[in-house]
Amino acid sequence: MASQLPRIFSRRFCQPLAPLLKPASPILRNLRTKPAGRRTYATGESGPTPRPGQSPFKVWPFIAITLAGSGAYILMVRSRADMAPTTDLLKAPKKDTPVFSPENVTVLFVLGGPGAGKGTQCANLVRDYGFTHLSAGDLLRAEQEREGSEFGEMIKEYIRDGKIVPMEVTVQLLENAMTAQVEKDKSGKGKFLIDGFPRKMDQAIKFEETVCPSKFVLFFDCTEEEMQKRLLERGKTSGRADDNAESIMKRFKTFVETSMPVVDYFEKQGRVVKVIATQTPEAVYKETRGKLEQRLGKEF
Ligand SMILES: Nc1ncnc2c1ncn2[C@@H]1O[C@H](COP(=O)(O)OP(=O)(O)OP(=O)(O)O)[C@@H](O)[C@H]1O
Ligand SMILES: O=c1ccn([C@@H]2O[C@H](COP(=O)(O)O)[C@@H](O)[C@H]2O)c(=O)[nH]1
Repeated sequence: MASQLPRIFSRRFCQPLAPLLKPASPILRNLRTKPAGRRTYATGESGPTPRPGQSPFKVWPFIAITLAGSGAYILMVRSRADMAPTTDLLKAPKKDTPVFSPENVTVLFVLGGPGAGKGTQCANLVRDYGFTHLSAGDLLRAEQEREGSEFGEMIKEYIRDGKIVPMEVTVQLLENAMTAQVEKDKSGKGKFLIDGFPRKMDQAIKFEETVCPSKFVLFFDCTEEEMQKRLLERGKTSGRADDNAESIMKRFKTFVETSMPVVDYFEKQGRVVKVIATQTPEAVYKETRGKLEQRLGKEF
């Protein structure tokens, strides 16, 4: 099956992605059973004529086959008692350690509501501190546009409705992008701003367990009123399918219900650096730098 999935899902995410495949997938199509054809004899004859009072169907062979089949099935199930249940086939194999060690790779998650100014501030940090900026939304949009992507249509719908794309897709896209960057850097090290991620608890846990533990969350705190104003303004030129009033409302709802619990989770662990994002871009950046230097030291 791995060979039939897109290249981005080369490794351990192949199995959990199976349920995401649309029914039209050739993989699933091949598994559909053919409709039972009407059976005829090779000669075209319809078989011996039953005598009067005799049923045209012989039931005993069917009963015998059913009993034998049931018995074989019970034996098979018993012999599998100590094996993993078949549903486990859909779960990712558990990984013992993340792909990247936090000693070599620094990850800062960047969160905030839609339009809080995450991308704007990440660009400043890239310029001044040499971070690599990976926006989960950008990676998803690129995957959506990639020719032949099995997930293009699904991603499109999720983004338009402001919903969170199933984590396997996003985590794998991030891992791929990080790997490419770390391999490019001769030192084997990396400094990443992971923007707009994790937006859901399952993503946070999966990423830290399998890709890399993050140092903390840089959280841009902004009012809905201000974010809505910014997004509607951006929507005039961005060409984004979700920068319209209807999608913006859905994105706000998802943010409050699904993404804020992630911020609260990291907050409880003392792993959130909060910046007031309603100010001018310059003032937001000044506060960001100050708080990051405090947390990471001047040389971060
Ligand atoms: N502090 C600010 N004050 C006013 N406008 C801002 C500020 N920061 C960013 N903007 C503008 O608001 C819009 C959204 O900013 P940005 O794209 O950085 O937000 P974002 O949090 O990355 O959004 P999304 O989550 O939708 O990707 C942009 O048009 C940007 O120029
Ligand atoms: O982890 C993620 C991140 C994003 N999405 C989807 O993408 C859009 C746009 O994200 P931006 O950060 O605003 O560019 C978001 O509304 C989600 O639909 C996601 O599913 N998972």
